[in-house]
Amino acid sequence: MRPILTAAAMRAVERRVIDAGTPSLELMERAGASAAVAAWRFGLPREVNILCGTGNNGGDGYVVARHLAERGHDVRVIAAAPLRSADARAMSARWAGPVLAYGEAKPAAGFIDALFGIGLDRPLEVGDVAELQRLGANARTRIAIDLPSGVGSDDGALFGVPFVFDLTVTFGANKPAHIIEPARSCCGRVVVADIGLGAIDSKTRCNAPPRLRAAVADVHKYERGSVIVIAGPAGAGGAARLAARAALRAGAGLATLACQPLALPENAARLDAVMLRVTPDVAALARVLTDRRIGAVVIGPGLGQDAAAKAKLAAVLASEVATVCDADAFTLCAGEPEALRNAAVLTPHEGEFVRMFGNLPGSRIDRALAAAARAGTVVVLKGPDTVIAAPDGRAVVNTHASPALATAGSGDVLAGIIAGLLAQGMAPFDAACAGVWIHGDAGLRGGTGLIAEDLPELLPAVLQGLA
Ligand SMILES: NC(=O)C1=CN([C@@H]2O[C@H](COP(=O)(O)OP(=O)(O)OC[C@H]3O[C@@H](n4cnc5c(N)ncnc54)[C@H](O)[C@@H]3O)[C@@H](O)[C@H]2O)[C@@H](O)CC1
Ligand SMILES: [K+]
Repeated sequence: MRPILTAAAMRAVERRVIDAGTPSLELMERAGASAAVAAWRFGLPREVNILCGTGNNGGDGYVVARHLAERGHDVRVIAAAPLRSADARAMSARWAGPVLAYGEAKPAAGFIDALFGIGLDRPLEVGDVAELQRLGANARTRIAIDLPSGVGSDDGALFGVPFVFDLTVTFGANKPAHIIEPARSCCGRVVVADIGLGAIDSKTRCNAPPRLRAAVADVHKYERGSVIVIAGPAGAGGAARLAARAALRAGAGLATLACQPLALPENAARLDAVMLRVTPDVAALARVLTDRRIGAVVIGPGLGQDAAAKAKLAAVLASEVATVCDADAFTLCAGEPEALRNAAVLTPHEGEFVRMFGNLPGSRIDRALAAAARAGTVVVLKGPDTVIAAPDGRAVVNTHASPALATAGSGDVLAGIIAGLLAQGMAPFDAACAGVWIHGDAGLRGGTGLIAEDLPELLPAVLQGLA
């Protein structure tokens, strides 16, 4: 999985490489040269304006200018002044082409933004926004060096970005702003250029296609894992049924819906491969959960929010079985996430997350990590940029997904997929990362018009694509 680095972590990597003998000017040269190649490959128009800031991002811009001019582009630098970085001053001295002040350059078809990178720590000033707007708003191709000026590198917040870029060329590793919203949507295509920083370690990474265990020829259904989904009252079983079907499709050998007697007719009429188990009371449910062949439980989808639901949740959490909590489980434990400490994975969306953990500070990554540490369990903060966080400080961000997944029941399917993987023996963090990727891939395959019922049916193609 590709690393994601905060600005501080990026500076630490850079410092290590410089201390090991590579001059910072050489790193800037490599950064600018690789950005120029990426821009050229992208089909940058011949006439280009490059807006250069006063720090090292601006320094990169002067290198880009020189390399593009060598490739035959007609380049003008528009310079913020005075240059505050020694490396940027050195690179500006090597640029022999035109340098204009704000307001002097005519807009051109190509625009490169080298105003601010990871150093931006406050909103853009009015004059900077105006010049970005004047030169970039109507350019045909807009390219950002490292980051679009005006995005917060660590939290993906917007500090006045005036438009969306076509391409962002970054160095060594992605920054959170390339991955998390709303900044991600301003970056356009993101290219990570290798500037010789060596292997980069990070506890925060981008999600990747999971490696699943190959099927064994003589496996028994129980060895493929058994999942129980706890259903709610009669008339509200759809969410639990979706989760159970998804668990089966994700490879569990068995999936069973545990329901009250009154909900039996409804569920029996709608289920075939998924089995039904009537649990008249909490004691009966607790007995079912002592079956050692059960590998995972899903509780929350369509569970309800009454005393009976609360008692079921307590019984599940008191059992030894790996549990995925979703939906109503969070309402039942609003403000007290410690109550879910025995769960394996929590899958809240933004609203449920806030109900559970309150308004935590920082980026989505920071918030998911703080929540995982507090709850002592894996937290999946769902969204277009789902964050999977573990109590030990690991975080994975998934962008392999489709807006089509924002549909009723989609989260129930995700909970079922993760339970299906847990039941097959995956560790909670791995099952959550894999489940989110698989769910995202199904969403991409389904596309426009997708409804939650389609998702389990798309899983065979997703899983076969991973084999
Ligand atoms: N870290 C690395 O490994 C490398 C970094 N390089 C470049 O260096 C950049 C970082 O350079 P800097 O640290 O000089 O930072 P920037 O060039 O991003 O910003 C310059 C300075 O502007 C000031 N500033 C912040 N927000 C402002 C605002 N809204 N209005 C006015 N001034 C503001 C800050 O003092 C900041 O340090 C990276 O984004 C990248 O482009 C590359 O040259 C090569 C390698
Ligand atoms: K920039």
